[in-house]
Amino acid sequence: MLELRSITAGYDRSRPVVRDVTLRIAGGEAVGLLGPSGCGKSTLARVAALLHRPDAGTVVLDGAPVSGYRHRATPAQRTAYGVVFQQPRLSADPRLRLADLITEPLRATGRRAEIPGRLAELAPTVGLSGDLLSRRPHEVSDGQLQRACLARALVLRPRWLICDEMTAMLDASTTAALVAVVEEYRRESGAGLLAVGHDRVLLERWCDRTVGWAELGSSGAGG
Ligand SMILES: Nc1ncnc2c1ncn2[C@@H]1O[C@H](COP(=O)(O)OP(=O)(O)OP(=O)(O)O)[C@@H](O)[C@H]1O
Repeated sequence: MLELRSITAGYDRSRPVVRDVTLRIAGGEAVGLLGPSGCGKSTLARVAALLHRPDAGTVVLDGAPVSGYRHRATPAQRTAYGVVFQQPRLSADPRLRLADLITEPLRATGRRAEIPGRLAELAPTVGLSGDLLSRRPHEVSDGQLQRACLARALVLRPRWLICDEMTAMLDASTTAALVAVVEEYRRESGAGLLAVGHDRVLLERWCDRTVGWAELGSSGAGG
């Protein structure tokens, strides 16, 4: 279970963008979070992924309250998550070849021995051929880079996936391919999912349950 309990968060304590929001996702469940641009969905997703410390409230991850965020999160809690953001170019180190980008979490956690095996499994899963794996981000399309970012999110076999507008910049066929990769991973691993977006049709087709921002108990006016 991933529980967000009474979360208040933002960038200025006097004007929180997320106000007293509670959301529970059962193990293995896929929840879609819908809302208009700027309401605070990404901020909440970052709190859920332990990337942003809330001003108030608690994240409880598989029964354990989270006490630290970002680099202060415990390694076990940090690696429980795979996160994919909207803009792959902002979340990919431009110096890294795609193969190194995908396997970077294995290097960061001292699991170098797993690199060849995981790369050989994941590259075809996300539809990246050998030639693309040796290119750097500026040599591939947004869709190809997002495929690599999804592979990176899966490389440590996370129990939770946070997809923040993962497909917003992609065409319909790449969107369908990446959603299928996430769903296949969830079927095989039992991972839970929080998928943030503003495309109701996509989220309702993708997720077990879709919640609207207004239902979360946040005034969420974005300022
Ligand atoms: N790093 C930041 N510093 C200051 N304000 C920010 C920062 N990131 C987001 N905001 C502000 O917080 C509010 C909520 O932003 P957030 O990105 O969480 O919304 P969102 O619902 O995900 O929007 P979108 O769908 O456009 O991504 C917005 O008013 C935004 O301008």
